[in-house]
Amino acid sequence: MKNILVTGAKGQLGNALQSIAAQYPDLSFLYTDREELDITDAAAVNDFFGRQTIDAVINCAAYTAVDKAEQDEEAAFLLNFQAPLILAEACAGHNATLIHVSTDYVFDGNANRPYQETDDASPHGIYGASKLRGEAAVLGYHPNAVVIRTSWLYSRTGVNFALRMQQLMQEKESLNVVYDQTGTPTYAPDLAAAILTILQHPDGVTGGIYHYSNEGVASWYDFAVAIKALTGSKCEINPVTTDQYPTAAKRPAYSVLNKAKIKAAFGLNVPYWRDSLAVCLGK
Ligand SMILES: NC(=O)C1=CN([C@@H]2O[C@H](COP(=O)(O)OP(=O)(O)OC[C@H]3O[C@@H](n4cnc5c(N)ncnc54)[C@H](OP(=O)(O)O)[C@@H]3O)[C@@H](O)[C@H]2O)C=CC1
Ligand SMILES: Cc1cn([C@H]2C[C@H](O)[C@@H](COP(=O)(O)OP(=O)(O)O[C@H]3O[C@@H](C)C(=O)[C@@H](O)[C@H]3O)O2)c(=O)[nH]c1=O
Repeated sequence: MKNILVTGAKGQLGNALQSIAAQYPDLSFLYTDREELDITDAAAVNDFFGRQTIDAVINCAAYTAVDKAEQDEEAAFLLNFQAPLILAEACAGHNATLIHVSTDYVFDGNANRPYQETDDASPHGIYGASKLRGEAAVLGYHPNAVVIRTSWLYSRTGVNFALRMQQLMQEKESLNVVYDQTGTPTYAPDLAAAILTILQHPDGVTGGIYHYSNEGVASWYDFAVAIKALTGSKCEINPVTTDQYPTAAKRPAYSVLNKAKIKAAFGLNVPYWRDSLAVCLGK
């Protein structure tokens, strides 16, 4: 039986892990969020590792408010850089596997083909910059850690674009949504299942960066239109450019991730984004 510590367990990915955990009877989970284990507190983390046997950590805790981060740099770096460093050091010291989650927003979005793990990262905003620094800290302190970059996470819980769209579609007659930012929506339970498959892989895990999203490509406008179709909403969705929908943080215009490495390493089957959206919406 492997003991897995999940940090940030009340967030979107943490909830997704909890929702599928029963399908993995060989894994035993310790779910913690800020109240039980504040991962920015090195003493608390070390104390936790001293009291429990931890075989692996899935770090789901993060500062994820992309626009707010522009005004809140210190808090973003504390949670997205310093805290993962603390976890990496503790995991390395206790011989525990670390799965750390990062983002497509580490890229500037100037590519015209899906991003590979070896491509240069050059984030536009504070959120992406803090996550990129966190990746380097994790791999610097724990070279066997697995850093999974994912994109456009959504689920039935938490704060995400899909839930926001459903709410706005009920409140408004029309919505403007950008069509010139392209990426791939990722259903959080699909990512959660991929993480647990990796942890159970018979050959063990080889450290490094891996890309995981659902299959396919969409703009935020495409994503919104798909949600509208599946929910039967009558709200009008207008395609607009990024200039017409200004935000505090600049997002990558293109952030599709190439998943060849993670699929080959762990034999993953990755669902197509429209299929997972239908599952999420119960269709
Ligand atoms: N959401 C997305 O679209 C994407 C997310 N990612 C990455 O995926 C990972 C999971 O994201 P997601 O599940 O959406 O994140 P959420 O923001 O939903 O969850 C993060 C959780 O961490 C908790 N937390 C905050 N501070 C601490 C702390 N000091 N110690 C312990 N826990 C803390 C939060 O609590 P509280 O709510 O109280 O702050 C929250 O429960 C993150 O690394 C994120 O960067 C990557 C791509 C897309
Ligand atoms: C709500 C809304 C957003 N948008 C635009 C704004 C932005 O360019 C894009 C996405 O909007 P959001 O702010 O909801 O999503 P955002 O917070 O940018 O989502 C990101 O979160 C972080 C945590 C990640 O790691 C990324 O992978 C990505 O999922 O859609 C519209 O065009 N119309 C709208 O009504």
